[in-house]
Amino acid sequence: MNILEVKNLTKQFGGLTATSNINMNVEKNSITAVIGPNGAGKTTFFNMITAVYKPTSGDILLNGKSLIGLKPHQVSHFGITRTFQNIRLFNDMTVLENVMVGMHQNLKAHWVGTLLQLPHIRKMEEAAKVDAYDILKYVGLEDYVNENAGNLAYGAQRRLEIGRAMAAKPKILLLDEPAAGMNPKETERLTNLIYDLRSKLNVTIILIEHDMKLVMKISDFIYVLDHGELIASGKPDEIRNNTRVIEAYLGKGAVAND
Ligand SMILES: Nc1ncnc2c1ncn2[C@@H]1O[C@H](COP(=O)(O)OP(=O)(O)OP(=O)(O)O)[C@@H](O)[C@H]1O
Repeated sequence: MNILEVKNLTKQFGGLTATSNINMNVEKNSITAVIGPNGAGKTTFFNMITAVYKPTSGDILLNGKSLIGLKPHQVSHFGITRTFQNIRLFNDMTVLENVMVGMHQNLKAHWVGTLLQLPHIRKMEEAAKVDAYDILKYVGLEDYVNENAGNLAYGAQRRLEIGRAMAAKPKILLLDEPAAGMNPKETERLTNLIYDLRSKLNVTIILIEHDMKLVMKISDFIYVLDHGELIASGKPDEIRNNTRVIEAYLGKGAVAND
């Protein structure tokens, strides 16, 4: 069953077509990768799914319902959250607080109640803390709960970003280059985490990634963009051996083999 359907999605910036008539089907509970050279339109595609950009034309359906016209916070409320290419943590807040920020949409606390420290609000905040702690255990940061996010090692900061995105309890998690800048050990840990999110927490994952070893290892399905066009789609083995993909991307320095 498809959780997300993208139909003829086009985005133009003035005279530049960043994505052109993209069609995609993302199966529920799958790991789907979107790959392609720099400037191919991958981040623009994520920005349209999360309503940061309004498509010039085309449609995006979540469980059959169009997301077009919604605001970013509404898309998040319907179950799609993301991480960004560049780390965007609150460095001076603790690890726990960073995750709790990601929960805000699920916390219905009114500011008056918060100011007055009403007992039911306090209870809700305590429960949120417990949830946040569980998430931190999941991403392997339970020993750093009270550490400032800015003091974490690079790989740990990236995992915290994923934890914060998970705090919104998404149906679909979009990861924009999660392995960028990671060393092999950090990448391996990230790979296992992405696997677990899918298989244990039933989240559908869509990731943009240049690390082809990771992509080929964990993806169920891969879409390839080049100059805004969808040039191929298929299972990892099909993509690895696709002549057009090799010419446009894999042959130009991307590492496709283990
Ligand atoms: N806000 C914008 N205004 C104008 N042009 C834009 C804007 N955002 C993206 N573009 C252009 O759209 C094209 C696609 O960019 P995009 O960032 O989506 O590519 P990408 O595949 O994510 O690249 P990378 O792998 O380098 O992140 C590029 O030519 C880019 O310059």
